[in-house]
Amino acid sequence: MSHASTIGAILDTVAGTAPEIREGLVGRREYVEGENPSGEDQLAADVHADQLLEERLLAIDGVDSYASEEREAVVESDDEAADGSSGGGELSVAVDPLDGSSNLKPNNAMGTIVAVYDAPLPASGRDLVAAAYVLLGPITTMVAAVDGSVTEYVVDDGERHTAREDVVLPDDPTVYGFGGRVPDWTGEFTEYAREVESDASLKLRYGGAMIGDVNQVMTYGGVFAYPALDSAPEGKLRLQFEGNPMAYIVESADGKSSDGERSLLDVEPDDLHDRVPVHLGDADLIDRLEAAIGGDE
Ligand SMILES: O=P(O)(O)OC[C@H]1O[C@](O)(COP(=O)(O)O)[C@@H](O)[C@@H]1O
Ligand SMILES: [Mg+2]
Ligand SMILES: [Mg+2]
Repeated sequence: MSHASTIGAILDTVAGTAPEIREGLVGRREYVEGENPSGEDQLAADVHADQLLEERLLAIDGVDSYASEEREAVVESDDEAADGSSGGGELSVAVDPLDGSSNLKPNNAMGTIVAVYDAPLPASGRDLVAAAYVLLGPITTMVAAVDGSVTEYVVDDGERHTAREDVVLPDDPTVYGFGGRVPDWTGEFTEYAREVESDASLKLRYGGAMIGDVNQVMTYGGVFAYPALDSAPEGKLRLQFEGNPMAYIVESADGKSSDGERSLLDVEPDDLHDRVPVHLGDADLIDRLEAAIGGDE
């Protein structure tokens, strides 16, 4: 199977699973026992979405491994495990089954992120060949980056229908959203945030689910950050499942990403569950961010 057809099958599968993930949220708003590998409580909905996506994505020819925020180790496809050899040229998927799942109790937006790497996991962002997110808002949309171009789809009955092609960030940014407790921000980031807040053309849009907050930036232009914190120098978000795929999408839409010094796609991973400070959005706003905090975090 060519990479293009495997990527198409992955996007179809993620879109096709979205209605079941959405319907499965009802009745799965409580925490289960145990924690995910990042030490966070898991909702029954996180576990359910992970199980559905693992089964469906590993069944695709051309996908030889699956990893997720909700499980410790990479899972190999049966074909791969049976002969013990690498299929060669096959793809790895890394998934955040539900991003923003703490929004489930208050019934706010959340969704799924998928990263497709042409390398074993953990992989560099430079090995990404596609990335996408499904946003479970009032309607279901999917934004996918493949071959340097970004498409927004409306997902209806599990089918993706093109809504906007060649999506690029608007020239005149209007929104910003920054995560983490404000007193826990570094001095440099606080200074940058104050500068952004005082820009009369920018207003706060923050909902507590990265994909919802980044989708505001993709739609209206602006900047999203979950920065390094005094108490957590690597921030909160995970490089393989969250930082890299969102950076790939935003950069494909002519925006920029940064860990504070460099593109997120240039951050070398050590561990599958590594965290990284995430800053995404309008190129000029990310340049200003790097000028404000670069090298000092
Ligand atoms: O609620 P907090 O701690 O500010 O964190 C918000 C951030 O955490 C996340 O919910 C982390 O993702 P998960 O829900 O996949 O763990 C992001 O979507 C969001 O940007
Ligand atoms: Mg997440
Ligand atoms: Mg998650």
